[in-house]
Amino acid sequence: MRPFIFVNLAMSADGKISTVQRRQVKISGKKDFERVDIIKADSDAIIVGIGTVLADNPSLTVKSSELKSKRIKNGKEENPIRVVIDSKARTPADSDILHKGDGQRIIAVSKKAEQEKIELLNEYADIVVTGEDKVDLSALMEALYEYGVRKIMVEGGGSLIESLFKENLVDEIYTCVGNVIIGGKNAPTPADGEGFLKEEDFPNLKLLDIEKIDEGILIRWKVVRD
Ligand SMILES: NC(=O)c1ccc[n+]([C@@H]2O[C@H](COP(=O)([O-])OP(=O)(O)OC[C@H]3O[C@@H](n4cnc5c(N)ncnc54)[C@H](O)[C@@H]3O)[C@@H](O)[C@H]2O)c1
Ligand SMILES: Nc1nc(=O)c(N)c(NC[C@H](O)[C@H](O)[C@H](O)COP(=O)(O)O)[nH]1
Repeated sequence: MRPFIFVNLAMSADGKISTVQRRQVKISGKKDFERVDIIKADSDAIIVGIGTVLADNPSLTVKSSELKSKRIKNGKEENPIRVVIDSKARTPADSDILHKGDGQRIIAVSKKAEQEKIELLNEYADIVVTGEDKVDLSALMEALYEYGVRKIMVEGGGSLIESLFKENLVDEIYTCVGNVIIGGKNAPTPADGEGFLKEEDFPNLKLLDIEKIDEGILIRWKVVRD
């Protein structure tokens, strides 16, 4: 068994999720950021890849005080569990994700991670070791389910999203198409990595709904399984 997993991302009108320098850029408008806060607050865990942590230094905290007030655990406002997919334990010890806001952190590493780096990060996060070279995403999701996690929001980035699709671990994907052009042949896209080579392997999506949001659109799909 595994949790329900949805991907939420913002993509420029030309299909990029950040610049070629991988600098974090605002693609969402005000309303979409508010929407993201709501779905974040409604998730048990939020997952990002190490590439996103190194590029954006996100805290992944719930921003709205009203939403936070509904997430009280042991008398404290708890954020969703923040999970970093980080094979070699490269998460910087001073990352916002480890220090901003209350709530559990989990860093999933592979067997390639150095013990010394694991011990350092274990000061701030629970460490899960799974996978030989890369993190074994299926095993991690099963472990999170055993731990009581039922709904996971994946924030990105492109390599992680592609892997999750490859492992058939995505149930829904929500894409906010923002009113900016980023350009750049090698700028990151929503699903990077090696990609799918054969049409019959393309994940098939059923359109749930589409709505205007800010000066862009929000498209919500469900992954269709045969
Ligand atoms: N616009 C958005 O909504 C949004 C959201 C998040 C990130 N981003 C952007 O995405 C970029 C980061 O994406 P990225 O592709 O460089 O990194 P990523 O965040 O997708 O992390 C991928 C890394 O995770 C590690 N990893 C370990 N096990 C893995 C596995 N099984 N599968 C895949 N990765 C595994 C590897 O080191 C891999 O390089 C940044 O530029 C960031 O700004 C944009
Ligand atoms: N929804 C969304 N719209 C964007 O325009 C954009 N650039 C991101 N990018 C995701 C980024 O990697 C971080 O998840 C957020 O920036 C949250 O970071 P904080 O929790 O506020 O520190 N995400």
